Amino acid sequence: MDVSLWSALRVLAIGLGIWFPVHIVYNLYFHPLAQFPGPFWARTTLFWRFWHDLTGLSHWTIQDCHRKYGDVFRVGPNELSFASVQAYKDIYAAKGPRPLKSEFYDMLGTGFSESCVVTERDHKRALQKRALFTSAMSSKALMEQEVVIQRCIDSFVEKLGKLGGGPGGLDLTKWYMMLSFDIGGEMAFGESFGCVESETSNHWLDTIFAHLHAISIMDNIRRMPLVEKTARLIPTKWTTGIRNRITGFAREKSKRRVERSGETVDFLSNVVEKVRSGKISHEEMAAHCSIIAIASSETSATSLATITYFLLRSPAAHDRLKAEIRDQFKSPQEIDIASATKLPYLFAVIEEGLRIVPTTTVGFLRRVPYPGIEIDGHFVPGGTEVSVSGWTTARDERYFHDPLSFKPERWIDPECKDVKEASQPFSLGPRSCPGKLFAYAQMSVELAKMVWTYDMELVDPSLDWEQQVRLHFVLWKPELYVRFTERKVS
Ligand code: HEM
Repeated sequence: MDVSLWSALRVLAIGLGIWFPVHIVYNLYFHPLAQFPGPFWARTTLFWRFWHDLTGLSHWTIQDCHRKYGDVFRVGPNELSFASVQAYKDIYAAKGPRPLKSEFYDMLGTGFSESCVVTERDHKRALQKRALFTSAMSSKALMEQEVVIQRCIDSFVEKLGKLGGGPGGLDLTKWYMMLSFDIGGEMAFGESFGCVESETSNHWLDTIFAHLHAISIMDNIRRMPLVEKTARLIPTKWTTGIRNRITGFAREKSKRRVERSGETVDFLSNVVEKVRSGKISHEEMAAHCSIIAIASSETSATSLATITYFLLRSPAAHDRLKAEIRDQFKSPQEIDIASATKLPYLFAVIEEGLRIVPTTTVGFLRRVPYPGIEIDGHFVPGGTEVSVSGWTTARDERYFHDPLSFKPERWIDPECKDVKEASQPFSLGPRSCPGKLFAYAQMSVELAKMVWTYDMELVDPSLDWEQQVRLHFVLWKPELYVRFTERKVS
């Protein structure tokens, strides 16, 4: 080996040999978060966090740590995980100085030169961007969007019977995703992806999951400046292929949406007007379209898959839901958003599914403003990254009796003492989900039409959903094969 290279490596090794123990001692005893508990390697290095993220099982580990250390522990040298109702309020909905979205959201928006409604971190600018969608996500707009939603759902329900009637059934994990992306495409780009019609997934949809997985890895790397700088030396053509495919596709589709004449009622109607009048750039619109197509689809599809799994594993709940829906409607054509969203037991089933395996299991990262704020009774210094573990909180027996059992009744029984605000599938505060109304509407109509039309059963009753889902920013789900038998209506 070249002598100068050998010397450089020796200097590097000696440097690291000195730096590493100093770094550990500093993080353990002198760091502003030194008084918070946590696993040794989490308090001292970023490796603990990175490793558990890679396994896809970090939600379980974080839950175990909360059991051991209490409602707050150190996930990384400069990061805290909380698991309490009060922490939800203090982090996401505080009245005074409030933590803002952390740099994680820059990664989420990577590839676009403009921020969008989800990735904008500045509070004032974020509110302006949210305002662009207020009317498009109102209950009035929902009624105008209903024709499109119903058309997509009807063709989906028809396919279930046609393709899922045999002994092998149909994989609902895949089919819910295809339906949700078709609806998301209609609402974000003004045109469906045509997945249900063609009975195949779309390449954009497939690419997005690989991209989100990569983002959850990059989110760890961005915390290690040396590794990040080294990673930047890798030629971009090797690292940005997937990202460019996603952004390029969104730019092309949103351009088509602006050029298309005629009235399309979707989430972007207001934004399209502003692009046409030059008040918003094409780039910003593409960023909005891309994220809304994902935010509105993946979440609903994952929620529906979880709800269906638990419903089909709970015969009493399934029977009660069938009775409610079949007594209420004489035909599936009678089922619409207004009537489906009024069914109490259906609502309870959805709420319980959203609680037991929260779709948004990942803790949404926020950065504490300087000089610091109080969170759940603890002073947390400015600059700390914080989040609430939705998985831990929604499955905590201090808040829910028998938390690991699927019990929709808890949501409608007036005697039930459960602390319902410990389940926050849509988050809370000014950056909570603006699509909640739409999500309930879509999920209610889909489930009502399926339950009205078919008797459903799991092809593999031994499937263990909770154990098989993996967390890589979004939940990666196992296949969910369900058999559909059209019910005889006398
Ligand atoms: C079951 C379905 C859904 C769930 C569980 C869900 C959950 C959430 C959660 C937890 C957040 C906050 C994330 C964060 O802090 O980073 C969020 C934000 C958001 N959601 Fe949803 N969502 C769902 C459906 C939808 C739908 C249908 C739409 C579109 C109509 C939508 C649009 C958005 C947008 C634009 C944001 C960003 C808001 C902001 O940052 O100010 N979501 N969602």
